[in-house]
Amino acid sequence: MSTTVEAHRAWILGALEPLPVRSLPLAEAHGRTLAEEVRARNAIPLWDNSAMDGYALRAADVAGASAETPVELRLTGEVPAGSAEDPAIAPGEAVRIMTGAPLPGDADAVVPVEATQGRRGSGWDAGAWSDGAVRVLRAVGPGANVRRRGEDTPAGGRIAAAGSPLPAARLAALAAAGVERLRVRERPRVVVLATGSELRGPGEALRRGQIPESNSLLIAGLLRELGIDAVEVRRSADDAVSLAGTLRELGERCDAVVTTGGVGPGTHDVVRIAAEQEPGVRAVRVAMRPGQLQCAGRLAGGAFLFALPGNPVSAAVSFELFVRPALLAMQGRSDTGRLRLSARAAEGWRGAPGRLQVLPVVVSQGGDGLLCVPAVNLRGVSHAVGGHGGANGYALVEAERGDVASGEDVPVILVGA
Ligand SMILES: Nc1nc2c(c(=O)[nH]1)N[C@H]1C(S)=C(S)[C@@H](COP(=O)(O)OP(=O)(O)OC[C@H]3O[C@@H](n4cnc5c(N)ncnc54)[C@H](O)[C@@H]3O)O[C@H]1N2
Ligand code: MOO
Repeated sequence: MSTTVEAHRAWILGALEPLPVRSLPLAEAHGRTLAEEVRARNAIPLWDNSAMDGYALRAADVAGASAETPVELRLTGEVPAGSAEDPAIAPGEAVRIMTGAPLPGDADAVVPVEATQGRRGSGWDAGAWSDGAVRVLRAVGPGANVRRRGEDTPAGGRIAAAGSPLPAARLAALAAAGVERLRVRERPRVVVLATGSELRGPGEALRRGQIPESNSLLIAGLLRELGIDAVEVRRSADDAVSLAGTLRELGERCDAVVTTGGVGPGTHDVVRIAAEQEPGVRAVRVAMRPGQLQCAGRLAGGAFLFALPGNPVSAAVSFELFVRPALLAMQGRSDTGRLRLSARAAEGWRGAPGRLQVLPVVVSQGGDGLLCVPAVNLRGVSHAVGGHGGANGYALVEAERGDVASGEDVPVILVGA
């Protein structure tokens, strides 16, 4: 059966079940997906406070202040950050205040210390802290250098919707809003299985026909970039009988199995042969290059199988287009795609007529926008594991577009850290 990238991805997403929800303290929720809408418990900021180290005062008192006509105010106290004090400030008075400290109720503005003179012995020093009295050299309006209660986020305001990711910045926002725990989706338990009798581990001697195994590192690393530590990373030889048993066993004790290799039409392509015994799994030819041979679906034991082609670039592209969105969707993520940017091809390349070409590229910042160049030898993209290692993105060339000429704009997605 042949299909398009969109149709195969839609089939996968339609067949997935969301993972269970659990409640976690903020500090343990980094990288997960929110399963609830969260509103601010408290306003940000919590109360009107000073944006500067300086003096809290009544703006009307310094309406006529300038360097030539300084206004002298009597100092009655100090409010450092963390202070609960609310000192009274009568007309003609000011208090020292530090950044983040609550603005006294009688004050309506803050003058930064740089716009004042402090008393030093018998004279006045620009920018020096004063006791007793301060000279203000600049007029400020009401509200100047004051951060208003709730001006960033009001109490009860929405901080994040269900399905949102939880990167560091959002966790910081939730902490600032007084949130302590979150309902999030479980992370999927994923097993990685690299198949192929030719594959050897690190340090193992290679005789003719054998190659260093690289897909398990690739897939485990791509999982980690999604915040998922693979529960197990295995290698197996090409044996259809033992592989069928392995899939049965893994299907019952994890949420997803990602295999590489063995999905072709060859006599030793054992993943396809084993997967044919699984009624929930389907093998398709997808109109993309590389990565056209795809096999995915639910194993009898419950886990979702992603059987990716063995060619290393095909495996990486398949992970990006199908596995990544699926693992995010299992966690309830509302937006599982990547931002598509536009980059100018700094050199042209041959397209893949009739298929979506997903070409590993190096994207860089040019003078007037992004540039991209192929990261791999176009003679053989699917196995170009060496060149792929230098790519930081993929160019997406639509099936009907044909070749890409130097200087043309192409959509790209950025991948990796
Ligand atoms: N008659 C046909 N032959 C092939 C077709 C086809 O349509 N008809 N499709 C080609 C395409 S496209 C792909 S992709 C592969 C399908 O590959 P398999 O999934 O069966 O993968 P293998 O044959 O096991 O390996 C392909 C290639 O990749 C190397 N490999 C595999 N696993 C690893 C690993 N873990 N680390 C490093 N390298 C790995 C393997 O040695 C092979 O060179 O079939 C084409 N043929
Ligand atoms: O399925 Mo292959 O991945 O096009 O190289």
